[in-house]
Amino acid sequence: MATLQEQIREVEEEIKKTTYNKATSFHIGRLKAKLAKLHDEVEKKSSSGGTGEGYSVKKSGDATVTLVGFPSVGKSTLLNKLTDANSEVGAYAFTTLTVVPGVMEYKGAIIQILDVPGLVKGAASGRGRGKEVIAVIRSSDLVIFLLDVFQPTHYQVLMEELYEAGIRVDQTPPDVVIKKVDRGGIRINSTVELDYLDEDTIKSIMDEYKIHNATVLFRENVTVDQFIDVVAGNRSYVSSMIVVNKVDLANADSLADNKKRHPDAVFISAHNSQNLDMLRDVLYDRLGFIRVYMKPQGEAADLEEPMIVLKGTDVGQICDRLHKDFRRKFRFAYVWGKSAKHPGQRVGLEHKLMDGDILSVVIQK
Ligand SMILES: Nc1nc2c(ncn2[C@@H]2O[C@H](COP(=O)(O)OP(=O)(O)OP(=O)(O)O)[C@@H](O)[C@H]2O)c(=O)[nH]1
Ligand SMILES: [K+]
Ligand SMILES: [Mg+2]
Repeated sequence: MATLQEQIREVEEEIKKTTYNKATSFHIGRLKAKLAKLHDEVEKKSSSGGTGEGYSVKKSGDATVTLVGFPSVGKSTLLNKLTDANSEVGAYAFTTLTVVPGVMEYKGAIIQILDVPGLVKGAASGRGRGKEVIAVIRSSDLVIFLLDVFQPTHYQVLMEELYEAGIRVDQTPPDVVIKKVDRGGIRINSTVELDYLDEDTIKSIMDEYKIHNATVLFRENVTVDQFIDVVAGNRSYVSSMIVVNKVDLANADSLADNKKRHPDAVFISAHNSQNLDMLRDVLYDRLGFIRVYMKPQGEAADLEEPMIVLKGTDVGQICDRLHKDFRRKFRFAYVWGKSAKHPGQRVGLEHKLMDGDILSVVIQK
């Protein structure tokens, strides 16, 4: 029996060999689905093997950010500068062996920042502390890719490792809904023109995941890879930003090279505290906080102290923050503001809130 890695190489070869055209598109779709499944298997194996010990960090604050980078790029040095934490710094790789949390308060938001061990090539299949680090990334809201100014190409490696582990960076979850049913085969509905998928391709991908009876609703013109993500169903979506560290050591050439590769990056020296104000600012904006004002039933809204939450937060997530039983006891909610179709609209748990909304949650007594 071929190992998972051998099977992966085989399928990759076959995808490369197959010329893309209308007649082969469903075949390629199936191969890509097969490949995605193999990667998932590798990931599953690596997260259940090894020491089996996951890191346990309790999420806290209004958002969780993880510092991701190769060993010794300066993650711990940066954590210590941005937060109250005191993470060990050393001139040797893998100084940090566990998760070290810190808290940064900025413009009224409480941001949890996590320092983790360095990531290296092969992390997704369990190399180094890869599997534990990836689990931490999966549950964060944003990752800071921290690059050494002399290693700008490490960015690509980090992105590939995260992709293989099923983490989608700076993508929104595709707007496609699959509902499994008992019979009737695969029924496809779409509100948009599909440029990358035809019926045969859709069916062959679902067949690979052993889904034979379902309705599929497309509300977005997704690619084959995005559709596989929906069918696989276990992807995590996080946003990111790039920070280039150790600029105090760089010469003009290496700075120019970095700026060309990563035009949106923030350039800092963690060691010399250079440009950290800019970093805090960009990080805050990138997280995209909104304010939601709570109105207890039968009382006036509290317009003094809004809840600070991330853009895209829904009513259910607010309930979770209010009380551990609120989601279970939830009946409905009323919302006023930008997200409401009309003032006092009655909404459910999935309703997404917008900046400045007023929310009143009604629960079972
Ligand atoms: N010149 C310079 N050195 C830095 C800077 N930031 C960190 N260093 C040095 O780089 C080395 C590694 O720093 P760490 O903070 O331990 O790096 P790390 O990414 O946490 O490393 P691991 O935990 O081993 O993955 C230390 O010797 C730091 O003093 C910087 O901005 N400029
Ligand atoms: K180090
Ligand atoms: Mg460290």
